[in-house]
Amino acid sequence: MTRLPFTKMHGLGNNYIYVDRVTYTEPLPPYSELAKKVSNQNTGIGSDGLILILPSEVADVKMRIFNSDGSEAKNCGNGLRCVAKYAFEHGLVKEEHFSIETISGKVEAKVFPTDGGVDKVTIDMGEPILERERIPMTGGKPVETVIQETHIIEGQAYQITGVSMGNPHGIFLVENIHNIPINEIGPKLADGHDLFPEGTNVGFVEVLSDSELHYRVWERGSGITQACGTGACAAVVASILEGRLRKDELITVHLAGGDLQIEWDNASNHVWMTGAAVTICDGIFFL
Ligand SMILES: N[C@@H](CCC[C@H](N)C(=O)O)C(=O)O
Repeated sequence: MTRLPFTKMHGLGNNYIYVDRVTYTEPLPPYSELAKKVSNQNTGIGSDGLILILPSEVADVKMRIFNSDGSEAKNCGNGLRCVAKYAFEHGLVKEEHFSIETISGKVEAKVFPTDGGVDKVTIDMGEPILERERIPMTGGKPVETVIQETHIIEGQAYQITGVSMGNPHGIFLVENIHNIPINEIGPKLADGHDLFPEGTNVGFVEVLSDSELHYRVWERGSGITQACGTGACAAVVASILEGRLRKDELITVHLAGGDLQIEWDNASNHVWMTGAAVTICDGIFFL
């Protein structure tokens, strides 16, 4: 029997099982299979998925993320903050400012240590990807942006804005976020809809003021989660593209699990995300 050391962490309730592959190098089953096993609420540990912290040749550490259904995603905002906390607290990096490789590219992390460890992390999430073919979305011209495009879903017309933060997001700006049948629309678009050939995370946004919005999400590969970091970034970008918010403003995004601070910087065109990262427990999983 393999004894797999793990750490369970969350960013605003978006929880993953973290495995430190810099330190623990024993062979493991395929990560996709392992993700399904550890995520299972009844026979596993229970989580939104699995995150591996690996050595990198181009950055200080590397993150790979698998959703609870075993599918691999190219990026994860809440995961990046937790990886940054873990890497700093476990001595995988020595500086407070360091880089993390993801499948979608390299990002910069800054941790804010206190006596009790790292509670808050800022990630430079890079530039949002807005061209239709790179999100990826079908229909229309490959290089155009997809802003407030009307689509009929479940017999009802919705306006959708497409944004990739390394992973795809279909964002809907709505008047009242509490009236949205997220359980019905989410799964229809997330996997197997023609509009998103690789599936998508489905986000609903209610803009509350010039500096605040409310965001709910159905995540591809995991369903409803308490928070989605890349999704919160995409929600701010979509709200700016739709003329409801402005660049260079610090926006508070309210999610079911808490708040994130997001800013789309005009000069660099990068999106910055700041928020909490929390360790729940360490343990051994019997494989
Ligand atoms: N919860 C994440 C995103 C995880 C991956 C996503 N479900 C996908 O398939 O793209 C976040 O905090 O960004």
